[in-house]
Amino acid sequence: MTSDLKALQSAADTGDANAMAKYGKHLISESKTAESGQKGQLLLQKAAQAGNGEAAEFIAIMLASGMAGQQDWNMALDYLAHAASMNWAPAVGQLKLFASPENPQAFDKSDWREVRDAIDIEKLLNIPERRSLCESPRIRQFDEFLPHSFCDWMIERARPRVSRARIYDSTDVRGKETQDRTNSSTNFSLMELDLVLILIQSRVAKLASVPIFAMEKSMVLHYEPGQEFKPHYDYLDPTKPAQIADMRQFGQRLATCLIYLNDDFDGAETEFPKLGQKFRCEKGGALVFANIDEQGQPDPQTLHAGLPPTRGEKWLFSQWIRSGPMPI
Ligand SMILES: O=C(O)CCC(=O)C(=O)O
Ligand SMILES: [Fe+2]
Repeated sequence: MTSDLKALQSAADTGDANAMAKYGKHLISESKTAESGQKGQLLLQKAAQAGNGEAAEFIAIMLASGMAGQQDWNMALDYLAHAASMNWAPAVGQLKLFASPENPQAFDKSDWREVRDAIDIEKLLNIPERRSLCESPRIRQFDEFLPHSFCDWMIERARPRVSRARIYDSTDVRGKETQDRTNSSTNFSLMELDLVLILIQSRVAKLASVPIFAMEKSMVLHYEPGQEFKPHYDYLDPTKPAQIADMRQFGQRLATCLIYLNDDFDGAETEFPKLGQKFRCEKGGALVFANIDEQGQPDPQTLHAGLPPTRGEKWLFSQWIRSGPMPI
């Protein structure tokens, strides 16, 4: 244990609410045993009771994601309102977004209970009708999949974090910078999740008819003019030993969901060179494609690329979907 962590642990032992929240989150995200996970949850409960907003928000995240049992959005939103009532800024922002996705800035209720009660979670979890763009491979489009305010929220969360994207081949955990992928990207670890991200993942899980645990770490991609993601496959290659091991543990990458977070750019379509087709969505629209064929085999026709913008920058939410449970 590092000295910083020891100091955090002893401060938590003395009942310091901030230290209990931070150490509780640490125990949950690092926990290798059920005991340390439970200890983490207990610390978070105590910290939330003592008025710590960060702890209450993290409990909300655990409840909404189902990380610590059944997914329970209603209880999660109660905890989020509790976090907001303690002036925890991220919770305030999220609560307004959920209560008034069309216009969160203009939403001026300040009683958090009232704001929470204005949230229609069933509506937020509902997904729009799909349109079929191609049958083999299966490519679908969902217009207005996300409200614009959710897109803006994700761009602002990703903006300070994006860095040059890397290519991973499962033998190399750090990945490599290559000319095949010149755009930037970021992903969100368990400690960095929020309810907006979990809502997006829940909606993607719903459209693919899989549990939320089939979601890999969500990514946000950023392309400046000229930057691109050259033709590639998202499926894991069952002839590569390292990828076989990955597949045995977490399952195949069944499908990919790309949500266009903005649309004020030219070019930058998602291209399928073997089909001779390219697609892009309006802001908030989702493009979803299966990486495997009807027999469950990797489908070489799914070769695809992120073309470079010729004007403006492109922001994209990219969600790879597995067939087996993924730790989130
Ligand atoms: O930017 C795009 O349109 C493609 C992104 C992509 O292929 C991916 O995230 O796997
Ligand atoms: Fe891809």
